[in-house]
Amino acid sequence: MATQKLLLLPGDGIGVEVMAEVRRLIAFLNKSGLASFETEEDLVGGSAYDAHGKAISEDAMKRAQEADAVMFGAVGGPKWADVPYEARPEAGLLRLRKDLGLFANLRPAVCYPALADASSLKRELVEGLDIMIVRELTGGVYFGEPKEIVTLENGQKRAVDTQVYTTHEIERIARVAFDLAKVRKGLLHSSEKHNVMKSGVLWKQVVTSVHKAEYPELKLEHILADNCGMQLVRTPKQFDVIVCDNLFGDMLSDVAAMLTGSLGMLPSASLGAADARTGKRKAMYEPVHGSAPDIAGKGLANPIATLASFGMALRYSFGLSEAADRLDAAIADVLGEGLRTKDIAAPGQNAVSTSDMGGAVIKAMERAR
Ligand SMILES: NC(=O)c1ccc[n+]([C@@H]2O[C@H](COP(=O)([O-])OP(=O)(O)OC[C@H]3O[C@@H](n4cnc5c(N)ncnc54)[C@H](O)[C@@H]3O)[C@@H](O)[C@H]2O)c1
Ligand SMILES: CC(C)[C@H](C(=O)O)[C@@H](O)C(=O)O
Ligand SMILES: [Mg+2]
Repeated sequence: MATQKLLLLPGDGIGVEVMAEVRRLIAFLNKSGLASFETEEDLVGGSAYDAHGKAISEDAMKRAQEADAVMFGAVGGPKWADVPYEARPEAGLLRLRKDLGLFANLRPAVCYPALADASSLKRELVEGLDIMIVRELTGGVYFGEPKEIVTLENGQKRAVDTQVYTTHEIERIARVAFDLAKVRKGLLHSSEKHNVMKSGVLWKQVVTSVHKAEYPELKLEHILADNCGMQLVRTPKQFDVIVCDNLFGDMLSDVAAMLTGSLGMLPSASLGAADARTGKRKAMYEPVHGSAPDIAGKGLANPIATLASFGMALRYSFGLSEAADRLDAAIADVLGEGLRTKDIAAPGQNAVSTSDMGGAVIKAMERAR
C-alpha cells in the first residue's frame, strides 16, 4: 500500500481537541493495515499568528501544496479580536482555500437515524435526510476587489465588499453539483438572488446553460437564497443537491447543520480541479464548524464533524472506500448505542467527552474487523 502524505492543521480552540481524535484514528488505520499515512503538522490561525505574526507561514503553505491532502481543524477566537485584518486567524483558512484552488466545497447534511430527535425539527421532517450543499469556495464576496474601508471627505467611512463571479467559475461549480446529482437523486437546486444581484443573474444563466448542454436528463430548480433558507427548515427532504455561491453556501450549511442535530455533525471536503495529467485533485477536509470559544478547552466538542471530514478524505483523496464505509458505520453504531456529546444529548441525558466519543468510534471500527 502506497504511503500517503497528510498535513494536519489543528488551528485554534476546539480545532485542537477534535484533531486529536483524527490523530488517534490515523494511528488505528495505520496499525490495522487499513491505510498507510505519514503525517506532518503545522500551525494555522491564531496559533500561527502568535508564533509568526501571520495566520499561516510560507513554510506551512508549502507543506500544504506538497501534501496529498490537508486536514483542517478550526481557527479564530476572541484572543485575536484586535490583530490586523490581514493577519486575523480566518485569513489563514482563506489563503489555503484560494492558493490551493479549492473551489468546490461539499457539505453533506445527513441526519443519522439515532439523531432524528436531536434535530431542531420534528423527527418526521428529518428522518432519512441526506442533502449535499455544494458551496463555491474561492470566489464571490469573500475575494472580490475592491474590499476596503475608506474615509470620505466628510469624515464618514465607507466599507466595500465586492461580489464577483465569472462564467468559468460558475460553470465549474455547476458541473461538480450536477455530477453529484447524477449519482444521487438527480435533482439540483441552484440558489442565488438574481432579483437583486447581477452575479445572481449570471449565476442563473450559466447554470441553466450547463444544464441544457450537458445534463438535460437531470432536474434543475432555481430558488432564491432567502426562500432556500426558509424551505430548508420547512421541508428539508425536498432537496437533494443545492449549489450556491460562497456566502450563501456558508449560511445555508450552518442552517442545514441544525437539521442533523448539531453544527458538530457537519463535515466538508474542499476540492480543487483534477490535474490534467494525473487526475489528482488538491484537497482539504474541514468540519463546517469553527473554533467554538464558548466550549473550547473543556472536552465538550463533538469530534464527529471532523472524523467524518476525514472519512471524506478517505473516499475522495485516497480511494479507501472500505475504510470510509467502516468509519461511517462506526459513527452510526456509536450514535445508535446512545453515546452523545453535549451538543446532541437530550436534556438531562449524560454526555460524554470529545475523547470518549472519538475513542468509541475507533473501538466500533475495531469491532467491525
Ligand atoms: N472553519 C473554521 O475554522 C471556522 C468556521 C466557522 C467559524 N470560525 C471562527 O470560529 C470562531 C467562533 O465562531 P462562532 O462561535 O460564530 O462559530 P462556531 O462554529 O465556532 O460555534 C457556533 C456554536 O456551535 C457550537 N459548536 C461548534 N462546533 C461544535 C462542536 N464540534 N461540538 C459542539 N458544539 C459545537 C459552539 O459551541 C457555538 O455555540 C470565529 O472566530 C469564527 O470566525 C472558524
Ligand atoms: C471562518 C470562516 C472564514 C469560514 C467561512 O466563512 O468560509 C467558516 O465560516 C466556514 O464555514 O468555513
Ligand atoms: Mg461558516
